[in-house]
Amino acid sequence: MGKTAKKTGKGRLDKYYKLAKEQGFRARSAFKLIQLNKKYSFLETAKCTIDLCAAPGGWLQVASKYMPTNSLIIGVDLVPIKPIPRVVTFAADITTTHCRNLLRGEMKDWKADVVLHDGAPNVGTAWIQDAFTQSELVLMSLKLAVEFLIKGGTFVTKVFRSVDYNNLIWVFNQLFGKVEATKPPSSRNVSAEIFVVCRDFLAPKFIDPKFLDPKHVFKDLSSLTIDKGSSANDVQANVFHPEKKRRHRDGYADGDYTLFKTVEASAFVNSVDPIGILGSCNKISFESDEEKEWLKMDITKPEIKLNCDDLKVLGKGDFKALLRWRLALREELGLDVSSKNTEDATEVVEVVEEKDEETQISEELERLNAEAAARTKRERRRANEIKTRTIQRMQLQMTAPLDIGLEQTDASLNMGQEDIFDLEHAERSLRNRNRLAFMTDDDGDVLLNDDDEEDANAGDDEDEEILDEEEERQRKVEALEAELDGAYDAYVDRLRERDSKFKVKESRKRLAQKEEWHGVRKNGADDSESEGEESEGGWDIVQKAKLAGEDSSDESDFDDSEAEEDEDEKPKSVKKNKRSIETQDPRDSKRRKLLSELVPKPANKASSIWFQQDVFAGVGELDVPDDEEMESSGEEEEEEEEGSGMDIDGDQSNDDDYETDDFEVVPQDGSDDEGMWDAEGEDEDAAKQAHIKKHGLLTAEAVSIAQALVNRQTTKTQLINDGFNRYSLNSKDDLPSWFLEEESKHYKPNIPITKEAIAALRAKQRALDARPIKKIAEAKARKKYKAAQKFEKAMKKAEGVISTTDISEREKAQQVDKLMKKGASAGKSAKKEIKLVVARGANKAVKGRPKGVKGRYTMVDSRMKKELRAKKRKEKATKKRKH
Ligand SMILES: C[S@@+](CC[C@H](N)C(=O)[O-])C[C@H]1O[C@@H](n2cnc3c(N)ncnc32)[C@H](O)[C@@H]1O
Repeated sequence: MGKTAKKTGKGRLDKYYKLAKEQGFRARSAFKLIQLNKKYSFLETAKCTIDLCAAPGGWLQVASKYMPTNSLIIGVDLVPIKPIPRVVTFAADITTTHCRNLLRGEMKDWKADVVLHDGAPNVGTAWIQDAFTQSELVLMSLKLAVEFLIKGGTFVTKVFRSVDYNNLIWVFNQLFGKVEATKPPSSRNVSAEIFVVCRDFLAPKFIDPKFLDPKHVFKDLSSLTIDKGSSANDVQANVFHPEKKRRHRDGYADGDYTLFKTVEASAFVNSVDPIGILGSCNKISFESDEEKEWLKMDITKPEIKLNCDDLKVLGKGDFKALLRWRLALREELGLDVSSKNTEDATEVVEVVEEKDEETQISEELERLNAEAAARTKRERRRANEIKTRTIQRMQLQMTAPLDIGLEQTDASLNMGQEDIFDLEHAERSLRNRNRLAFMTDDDGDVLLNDDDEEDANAGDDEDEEILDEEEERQRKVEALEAELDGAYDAYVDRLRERDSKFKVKESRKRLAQKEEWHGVRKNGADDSESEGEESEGGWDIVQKAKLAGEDSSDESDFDDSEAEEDEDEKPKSVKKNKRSIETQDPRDSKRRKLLSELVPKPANKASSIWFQQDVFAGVGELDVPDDEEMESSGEEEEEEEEGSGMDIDGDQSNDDDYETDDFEVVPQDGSDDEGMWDAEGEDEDAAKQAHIKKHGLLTAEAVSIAQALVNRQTTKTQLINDGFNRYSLNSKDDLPSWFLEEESKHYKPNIPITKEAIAALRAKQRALDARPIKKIAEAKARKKYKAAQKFEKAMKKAEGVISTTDISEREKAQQVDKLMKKGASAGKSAKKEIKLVVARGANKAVKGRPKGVKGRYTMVDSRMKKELRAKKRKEKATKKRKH
């Protein structure tokens, strides 16, 4: 369990996590029950509560805290629950009859006032499956609840907002007087969980098993209705009474995530929702003869066929290509009547007048001019549309102002008018950004500038334009693309809502863009000042403009964000294994590098001096530290290890699993985030210094240099001189980031490593490995402390004895002697000799002292021990109940 896990989990260590830790709750989920109980007050009056799926026991702790003292609390979970005072727990699967029998055994003929269920199964696999098994688990818990609940009792359950949600609520409503779904504040918004509090259990005499059968509840709700004729106490399912049907919902049907969907090419071509098909299917197949013919057509390029084979791997660009292909094919097939086809179909009668050559030329010129003007207008309008769309998105706070410039770039690229590597273009794009930055009115609403308004007005009369075939197709493609953009935006929005981390990522990305952008502006200014540097500066502007936008083409724009999405779409367990400092922010990677290379590169004078200081700092660390030093460093490391996000079982993967269900186990040993280096918050130098201070500079290179210094093989001056090299005076400011990145990877100072250095490091490592573990050290210290305390106590008692006047001096001396012996022996507790006796017949006769055993004895028969304990527990429980 390393820092990685801790780091990943850190974002989740919210106020409830801390509160849980402070208040000694085993899981932050304890607050969910506290908040639910605050709202509905079911615990204070409950005499018996059953908690299904209770591990590690957060809810049980809450129940034990809020329920009356002599109440019965039973907790069940697949995994054993560490003992909690006043709580009976056992390990069982709540879906089994074994569990039911165990509960029955504990409950006898009692009824529970409250049944709780916070179960979360199989977390970590596909969500849709989780949701389903979660719903099943809910139904299983309901099954137990209806068996054990008292009339008027309360059932609290966690439900996922899945397609089964309404069915479950419907079933609850048949069995309880009041059913309310609520999300306590401590339940994370990103979590799909919701808690349903079902009060006033109706306790019907007969419940149709179909109500508790997942097959019926989730698949065929229409067959489940209350028999109106039956008594109020009967809940019965009438088959095929279509009282309530499962509502059709948008989104994916159950199992869609796992099914491989193939759609026929003809269905895709003829569909009115081609984008929907692309989004929901895995493959477009060409099976029929007609479809096979399509494959032979010129418009069906090999990449189209390739794209059709696996839709799930395609990017936006590929989807667009498929949509374009579909349109072209439809036109070929005559499904879309293009202007060309109309022309073909309509008999055109042209009355041709005789014209002289000059008139013909001037008419031709006029026509060409009109066409050119119309084209320019269209282009302007299109650019305007894109801009308006972006502005709308800005107003909805869906994008940052920077994006406008980028979309402009996209638009211009689409038109094929400008080249991204063109300096003029870069400057124009900068101007666009500057201009757009001022386009807000006093209220902060985004305004169009004059040009835009003009364009917008000009657009009015464009309906009359007659588009040629190519343009018409273009428009269709654009409409589809716009739809695709819209669908994509909606998807991003959904993602954003679902994952709060996404927002953080996005804002980081924007920040990085802004920083690059400032760099661009600065360079732009420099550029205008120094003519001589123009070409280089210009290149830089273009590069930085590209970097600022990260991607200048439409497609790459999508692909990048897609990559990020893919990241988001990965199962959380995979994501969590990544360090959170591994972000898009280039500064983070820099920091990582700085940390990973304890000996920094002497890239310039300043850093070479730093390098020397580090080396000298390392000299002091050369000796293997003494025990005390070692212990403290060991403890520090241990703390760090312990602070690295653990769960109750010390199993991070388990913790992670819980996390996906908005469930987090709180470590109970007081360890915290100490020792964690927060790469995001600290500045580089501070981070470096802190790291050096903490870990020392015991890299092999550092030790070699230090040894060379100590053995006088080199001098300080020599070392400093070595620090200067051809890279020392390089100014990083003017270099493109890709270059710096490459350089940092491949240029490394080659500092010779000596055998002695390696030996010293190994020795240190061995010493570290041999150090006692923290717990042993602590136990020893505790023992010492207790002995000292006992001795002090004995001294005090001895003083008391001496000052007593009632007893003789001899008696005093005897008592003092006894006390001192006792005090001195404290901490040296002689190990009691354990004598093992195989008590014959003990297996048969459990009761009483086994034959031939004198004095104090302990039974070590584990089976018998358990049985005895269980017996005692039962006796205790019965006693309590009788009270
Ligand atoms: C979110 S945790 C419960 C946390 C608990 N309420 C608390 O506050 O500590 C979900 C638990 O459901 C348990 N669980 C899942 N499926 C189960 C099943 N079929 N039977 C019993 N327990 C189950 C898991 O072992 C897990 O401990």
